[in-house]
Amino acid sequence: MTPPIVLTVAGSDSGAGAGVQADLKVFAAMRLYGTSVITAITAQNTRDVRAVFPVPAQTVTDQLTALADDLPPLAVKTGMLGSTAVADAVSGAARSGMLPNLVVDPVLVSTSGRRLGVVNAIERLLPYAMVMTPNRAEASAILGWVVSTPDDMAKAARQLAATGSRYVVVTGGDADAESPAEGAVDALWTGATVRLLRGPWVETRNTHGTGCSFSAAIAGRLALGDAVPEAVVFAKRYVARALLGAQRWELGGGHGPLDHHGWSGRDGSGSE
Ligand SMILES: Nc1ncnc2c1ncn2[C@@H]1O[C@H](COP(=O)(O)OP(=O)(O)OP(=O)(O)O)[C@@H](O)[C@H]1O
Ligand SMILES: Cc1ncc(COP(=O)(O)O)c(N)n1
Repeated sequence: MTPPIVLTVAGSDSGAGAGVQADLKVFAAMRLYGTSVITAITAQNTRDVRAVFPVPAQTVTDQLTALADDLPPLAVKTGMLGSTAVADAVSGAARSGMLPNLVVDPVLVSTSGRRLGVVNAIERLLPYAMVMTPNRAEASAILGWVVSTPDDMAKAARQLAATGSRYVVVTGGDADAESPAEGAVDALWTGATVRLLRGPWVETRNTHGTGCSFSAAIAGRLALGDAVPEAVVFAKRYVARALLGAQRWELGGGHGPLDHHGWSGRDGSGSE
């Protein structure tokens, strides 16, 4: 069967734990046909981001139109946008209908602490988002107050709907967190109500790319026809399993990548 097309619009991570490389691994693991528009090139490994080379906005537009003309996606995720000029190019494509089922991961700072984006660039894209997936720090930066507890996350998810995104998931992962008693909690605004999604907490330093993989898996499931709440539940399960698989991996000296191997079924069960 011809696989559905799903597109990532994101930055390149030379260490391949996050960014476009992580997204394409997720799509391949889900047996989808992944395409990519590169917004920036980073020189990075598990320890740090050493340099960021922005891609010119026109080159981003050229990549988007090349795909729209020949390989149109059923769903799209955005990650690192880098500059407001690139964000404008991407929101222009969204406005003209080239980015259906849009998942916006508002990447602002890497796990290793480097700034990768700015709030006012991301805000240009949110009116076109089907779902946005900020972590607590990103939600705090967009809203201007500190989002910390599950109650805060629920309140933030509701407030972030004012940006124009139809659904909102505020994620509760944090590379430096102690194993939280309540597990891994995410808050999902469905347009009518907030649902707290709880999963088991995986104790590991290998958390590089959790947010990228989460938003890519949501886009992947939207391309397969899921509604957003089902896609989000699947993505949470995908990341938990990918964290567990790589729990004891020793790749690099910093926050290592996730395990995308061993997914033989689209349902994430590992079987057909
Ligand atoms: N240690 C963990 N154990 C279980 N689930 C986790 C863990 N860390 C993150 N998650 C889950 O991973 C998903 C992505 O959330 P997270 O908050 O890590 O994104 P993020 O901070 O944007 O990631 P990144 O730092 O890679 O950009 C969420 O469903 C979250 O609950
Ligand atoms: C190109 C690129 N995109 C996104 C991230 C965020 O991922 P993380 O927070 O896991 O570092 C990153 N480090 N690099």
